Amino acid sequence: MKIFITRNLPTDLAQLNAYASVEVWPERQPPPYEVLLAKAKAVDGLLCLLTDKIDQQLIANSALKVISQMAVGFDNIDIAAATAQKIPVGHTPGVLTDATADLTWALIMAAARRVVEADRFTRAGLWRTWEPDLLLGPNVAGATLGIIGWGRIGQAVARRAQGFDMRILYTSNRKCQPEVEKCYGAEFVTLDKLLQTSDFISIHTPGNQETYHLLSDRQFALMKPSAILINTARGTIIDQEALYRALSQKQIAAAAIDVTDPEPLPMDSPLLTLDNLIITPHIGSASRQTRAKMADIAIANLIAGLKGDRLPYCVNPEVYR
Ligand SMILES: O=CC(=O)O
Repeated sequence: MKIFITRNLPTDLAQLNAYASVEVWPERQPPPYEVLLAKAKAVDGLLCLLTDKIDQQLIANSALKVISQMAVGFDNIDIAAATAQKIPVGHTPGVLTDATADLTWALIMAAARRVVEADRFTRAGLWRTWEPDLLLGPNVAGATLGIIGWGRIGQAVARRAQGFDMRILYTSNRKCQPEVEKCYGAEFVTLDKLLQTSDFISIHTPGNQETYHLLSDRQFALMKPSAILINTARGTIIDQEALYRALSQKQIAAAAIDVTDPEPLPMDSPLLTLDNLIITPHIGSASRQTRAKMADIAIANLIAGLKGDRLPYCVNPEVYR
């Protein structure tokens, strides 16, 4: 058996040697598509990242028995094509919930209290004295937090918000059980109501056709001028041109995004000129412990696939029917 791993992983790969000969792409940049295409024809198992485009062409021409992605999201993979070929696709849910919720909170606090702007101000030598109105922002405690997407990460963000005595609104494809709502003190509302009412709006839905540009001009127009928008989910969920208009015209107060479309943003993107926008380089799951656990789950999925066993975390269990 042969395996191709598309980047160096933060874990020991020795356990894999018992099952297959392992090739690891050694560079910091992802393998070019042509390399992926060629490898997919030649190996049994592929361990990939969200930067790798695993499309219909690649899957249909491959000899793969398993595709194991080291991420919870899988919008870079054509799942329908993999299912049609009976190739199980693995992902790494659960282990990155807390790390992503923590980064969401880092961004909520940083955007509200203008931490990045304040650091720039200090380094530019502009700090002359304590001033009553220097770098003011809104209170986080007691504010209303609107969560778009009520899965594991959205709920972990809500759990943290309880410590800040926030009113919690959520919107999702469906209303959850009353016990769960009660546990978080959360209230189900429509997306429009959430946008109109929230002081902080945080996105926690998967990136797919249904959520593509979920937030565009109409939705920004519904938000309060004081609203702060956070996105640690997928860049495609926000129409970035509309985001630029909303931030530059102060239609909303600020935003903090860990994900963009594309990633990275081109250096001439107008978004990079805005003082009221914080951008981090897709580091939601970037705690050392979390990344190690993600790599371990990705390897466990890969080994199960090579052995013909059911993947512990399978995106397309239909392949087993
Ligand atoms: O964005 C990160 C992931 O999907 O794991």
